[in-house]
Amino acid sequence: MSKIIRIGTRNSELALWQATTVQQKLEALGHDTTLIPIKATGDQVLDKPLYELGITGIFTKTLDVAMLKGQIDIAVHSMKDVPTQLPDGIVQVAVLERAVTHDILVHKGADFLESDASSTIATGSLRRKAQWLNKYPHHKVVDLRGNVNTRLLKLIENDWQGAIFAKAGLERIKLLPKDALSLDWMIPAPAQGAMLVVAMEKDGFSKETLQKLNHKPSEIATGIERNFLRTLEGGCTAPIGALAEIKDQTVYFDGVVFSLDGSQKIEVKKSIPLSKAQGFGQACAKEVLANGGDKLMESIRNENSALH
Ligand SMILES: NCc1[nH]cc(CCC(=O)O)c1CC(=O)O
Repeated sequence: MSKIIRIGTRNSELALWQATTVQQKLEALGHDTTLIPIKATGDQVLDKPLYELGITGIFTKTLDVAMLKGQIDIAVHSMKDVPTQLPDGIVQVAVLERAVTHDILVHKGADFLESDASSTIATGSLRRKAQWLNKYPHHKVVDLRGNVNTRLLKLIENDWQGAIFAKAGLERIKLLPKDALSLDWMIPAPAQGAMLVVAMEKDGFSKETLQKLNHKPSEIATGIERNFLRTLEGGCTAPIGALAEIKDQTVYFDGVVFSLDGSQKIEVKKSIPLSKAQGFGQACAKEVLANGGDKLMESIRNENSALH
């Protein structure tokens, strides 16, 4: 008798779509599986901005606990929500082929972008807020929390001009409006658009099985972005963006740290042959730190802790 692989997931529509995708791929390989949806802390507290909750891994912790207790074999995550440091005993076993990486603006008419009048954009992400204010300093950015469906509803209910989302998330649950504006100038979150599967380090069966779903170029690109993030010690609450793209055996990297108000920006943009990409994310982060990023990170940490 073959083993049934228990797949842990959050129970938002997006998380369920992602877990079902992994489930279908495993079933196609001949494995028996079952989905185990679990409500995560990040989904329960909706009245506070994410960065005020002060918990890293707020979307992943509940699944980590279930796995450590032996209730699930693997967990499927949006990779950008996963802290760069996994809990002891839990390891990365597959990065699925990455979808589109960029953010989009869902809006009620994009004319306001040409106007000097003050407009209001909603996002719960410090990274999106800082980059928006950097480009549109006369706008106001308000906090927006909840899963993707909730956030779309709140946009409809409020008199904001728009809200920012990962294009991949809206596409997956088929809620991407036709006129959504691609924000290709905005640097995405490290690992945005990628799905990560984790398992217990001691679980040889799951590790071997999931290895077959791993997409090497996506693993390398997201690995570089996450090493950049880890080296900057951003956790999930600093305005840090990173994107690594692999083309013709070359890695093209763009990484950035902003001040919380978006007025300051330290960016590193460079490429390296794929064969030499080991340690590249870390090296790029060190360049940012040396160019004033260390002071900027320090002031972000101070401002953040003043909020708690
Ligand atoms: N923080 C929530 C979250 N985590 C992953 C996605 C979208 C899918 C992805 O980027 O992989 C989203 C929604 C969003 O940012 O709009």
